[in-house]
Amino acid sequence: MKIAIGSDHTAVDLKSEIIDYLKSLNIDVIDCGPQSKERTHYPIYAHEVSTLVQDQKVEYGILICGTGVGMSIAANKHKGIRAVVCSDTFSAKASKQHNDSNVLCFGARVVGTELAKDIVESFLKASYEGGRHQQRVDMLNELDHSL
Ligand SMILES: O=C[C@H](O)[C@H](O)[C@H](O)COP(=O)(O)O
Repeated sequence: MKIAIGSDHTAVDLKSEIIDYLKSLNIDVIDCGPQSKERTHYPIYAHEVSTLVQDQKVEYGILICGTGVGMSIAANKHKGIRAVVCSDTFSAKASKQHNDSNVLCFGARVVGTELAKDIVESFLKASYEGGRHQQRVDMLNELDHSL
């Protein structure tokens, strides 16, 4: 599995810890930056990661800012991206099972390192269930092309 990850200045340390965690699971990681804690802008990294997911260069994206909110707003502007902000493991798992989420966002000012790792694990272990959810995901995809 391959994952692209990005953050803003608020989450450079947490990004490094999540990269180490992903590598410990033998997951290939593309680090889209930033590498320094100089103040920057989350849409830059949301765009880089979302594009890699759209182009199927990676299976999933992970985006971390102060809250995860700005990252998710930016990522969801990309066709085919279903980005979710999760501060709990249940939502991370359910977002994959029901919404076929492909980008996970969370906030370095909201969750600690260990909870962040659990959120990532719940997201990665869960599978999309299809079935009754497919019509709804199809409707999301239609919105991508009609708005
Ligand atoms: O949704 C936005 C993110 O949480 C940003 O990380 C946050 O707005 C950055 O704030 P500041 O520029 O005050 O560090």
